[in-house]
Amino acid sequence: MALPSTIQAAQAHLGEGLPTSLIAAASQQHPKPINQTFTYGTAGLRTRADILDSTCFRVGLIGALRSKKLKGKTIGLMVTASHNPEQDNGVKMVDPRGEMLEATWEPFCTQVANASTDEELIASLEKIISHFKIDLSAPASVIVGYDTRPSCKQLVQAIIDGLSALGAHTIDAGLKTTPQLHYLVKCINTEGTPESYGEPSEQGYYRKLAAAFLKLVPASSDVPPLVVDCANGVGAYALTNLIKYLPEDRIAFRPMRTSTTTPGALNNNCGADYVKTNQCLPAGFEKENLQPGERFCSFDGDADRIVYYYLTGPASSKDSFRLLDGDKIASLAAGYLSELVTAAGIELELGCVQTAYANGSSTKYLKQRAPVTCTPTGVKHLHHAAEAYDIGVYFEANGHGTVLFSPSAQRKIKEATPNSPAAQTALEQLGALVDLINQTVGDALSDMLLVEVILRTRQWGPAEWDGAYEDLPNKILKVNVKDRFMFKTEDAERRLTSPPGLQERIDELVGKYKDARSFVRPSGTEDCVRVYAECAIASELAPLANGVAKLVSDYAALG
Ligand SMILES: CC(=O)N[C@H]1[C@@H](OP(=O)(O)O)O[C@H](CO)[C@@H](O)[C@@H]1O
Ligand SMILES: [Mg+2]
Repeated sequence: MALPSTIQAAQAHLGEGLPTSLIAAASQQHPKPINQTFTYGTAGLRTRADILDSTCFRVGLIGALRSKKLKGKTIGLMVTASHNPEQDNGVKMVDPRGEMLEATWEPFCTQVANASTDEELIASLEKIISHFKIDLSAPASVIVGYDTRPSCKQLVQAIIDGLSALGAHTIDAGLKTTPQLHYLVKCINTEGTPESYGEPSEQGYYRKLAAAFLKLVPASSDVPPLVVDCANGVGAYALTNLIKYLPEDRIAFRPMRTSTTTPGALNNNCGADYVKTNQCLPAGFEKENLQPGERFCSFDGDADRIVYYYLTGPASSKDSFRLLDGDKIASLAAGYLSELVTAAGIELELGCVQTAYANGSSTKYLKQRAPVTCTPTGVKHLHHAAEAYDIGVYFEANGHGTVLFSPSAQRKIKEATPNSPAAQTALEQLGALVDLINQTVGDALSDMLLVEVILRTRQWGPAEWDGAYEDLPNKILKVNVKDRFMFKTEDAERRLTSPPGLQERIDELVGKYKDARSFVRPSGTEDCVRVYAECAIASELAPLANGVAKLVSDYAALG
């Protein structure tokens, strides 16, 4: 396997119990900061990097146990804080099929991270072992990847110390995007089986994506380069490598914001989150030679999200900016895939999965074409719901998403007998798309190539794509409250059940505006409550959003 380095090839087979003195001795090197509490949430464990050392060491211990529980299947640990500022960091666990950690483990991770003494730490590990009936003599294998943050090196060392204390076989994947690590985990666990997901190496990842893309897109000289804002993060490194596998006459790129070693540059006034939140170009872009109609996209800090955008006029005018977010990508992908399935002459149910943050216009557009499911925020919910369809298209509005082809859909695509040359072409294209799309998790690079394939096939520019539907004006506000957990929701977070009475007040306010919708939920990643609002008339948006935010503050003060 061509992975960078294997830190400890020898498997230490543990006997009956935990090596408690070894763990305690290693733990002394990674003391937990006092008065800090950690939570394993939607994005794993994420906070300021300077207080994360003990947490990373402990996640190493848990990673080893998770792998032992799964009889030595390789699990992944990714060190990143995605779109957060550079001084933050975090760690996420990846399960053997390349998916997020099984949710039942999350509270145990939180407990281990918060144990305040070595005795408590050992006790919390023992709890995991007995709860999940883990055989400690089973082998353990863990692959660790990290993004470009300066704090990663030290935090990865802490993880490795945790893994070593439990004798886990440790693979250092090096600098990786989050989706590359998910890809590697799935490849390692399926290597040599009929379900093999690909070559378990970074080069294998580029080769798989590039080979699929080249099958789908003919040579063309008149498509302008795609301008890519890499958020000054690991996406810059990955894009530079991917480009080596894609001849310029098939697709050309203009990578921007690629300063991965400039202090403070990561995600600073650029990247997918900045562009989506502010609905404007990355800072400084307007000084570049940008043309109306040119295609732009932005990755986030760990390259698992992407948004597109374009200009309808001069870059200096804010009114020229048009966003093509996750909802627009979902609509583009769902439309194209449905047509291919019809052309291929096979029966497959395509469905879409969104969250409450999806623009109402996108939901209306999709519902006219396919079944649509709404789930709570967080990719694990969307991913799970998408598995219910033969082809499940899932995207969060912020650009995190992918397309899943069920095992039976993949079989049908492979084994169908085409009844016409057009059906044969459609089947071949579907087969290539199965390879082009990273089905383990949302992937900025893979999603970017998918969008490019569709635009090229349809001979569309961004304006034609944008023409599918018109977004309703919308806004997300953050409200800081004393206790965000007093806000409880139901119906996929679309309605509040607590504090009592607040939902009725919101309904009353929403009723005053045309085609309006608003909902309130506590953030899973930040200490705030989020207010979403949309309505048909742009000038009514601020009064609606601010009105709901005011209600939230008032009720929070009462509680
Ligand atoms: C409105 C919004 O964009 N929320 C984001 C954000 O979650 P919150 O629970 O809203 O903080 O971070 C999540 C993890 O990255 C992402 O899945 C989600 O879409
Ligand atoms: Mg991310």
